[in-house]
Amino acid sequence: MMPVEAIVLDIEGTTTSVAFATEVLYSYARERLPNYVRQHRNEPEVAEIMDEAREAGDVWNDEAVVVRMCHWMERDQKVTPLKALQGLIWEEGYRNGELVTPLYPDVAPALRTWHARGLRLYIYSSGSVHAQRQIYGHTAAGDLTPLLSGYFDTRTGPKREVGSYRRIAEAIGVTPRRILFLSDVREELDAAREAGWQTVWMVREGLAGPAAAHRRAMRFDRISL
Ligand SMILES: CSCCC(=O)C(=O)COP(=O)(O)O
Ligand SMILES: [Mg+2]
Repeated sequence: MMPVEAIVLDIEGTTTSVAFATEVLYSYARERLPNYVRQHRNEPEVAEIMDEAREAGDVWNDEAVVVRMCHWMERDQKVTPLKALQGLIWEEGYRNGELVTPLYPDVAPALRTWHARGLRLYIYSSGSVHAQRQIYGHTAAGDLTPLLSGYFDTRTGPKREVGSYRRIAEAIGVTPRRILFLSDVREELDAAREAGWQTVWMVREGLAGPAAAHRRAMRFDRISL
């Protein structure tokens, strides 16, 4: 195994539980989305998201866009404009203290250790970069954004496509075999592996299918670098 220079982390199922995503973050956004759009519709950022969602959803007015977004949320479809809007809605919750990210207990200590060892740490999530900054800026272990060197979302490409991992490697300027990707989703790991990255399959609940080509770990402090 080549020594690792950079670690790229998924969020949901890797650094935070799936339950936090579905029961807290997604519910928070679902309850507020129609009102949020009504109140912020004229702001350029929201107007751009609405245009993008209209195109992605193949619908023609705001009401239909909101319905389509709720439909995507129910199915947890990682549609880029929806993820962008969720990030804006969560920002309000993080700012007013309603939301705090409960990371798995091994995550913050491991990020601090890896950072102190000189490893560069990045996030690659379907959640928007804006959402990622909120999520790591307001954790129960404090603001962890100073430990992070950069963020990538689906604007770089879908997480199950090899091209996305090639683009990230190029953007961070690290040789693929010196990058380690941590995720709970096998198809994402397969794509990263195809791009030449090292991979560890995070099996937080201890459940996983066949081992395939990926090392597995239940906690970050069990990962050898
Ligand atoms: C903790 S959920 C917030 C991030 C998000 O919106 C999302 O869809 C998570 O996807 P990931 O790629 O991090 O599994
Ligand atoms: Mg995940």
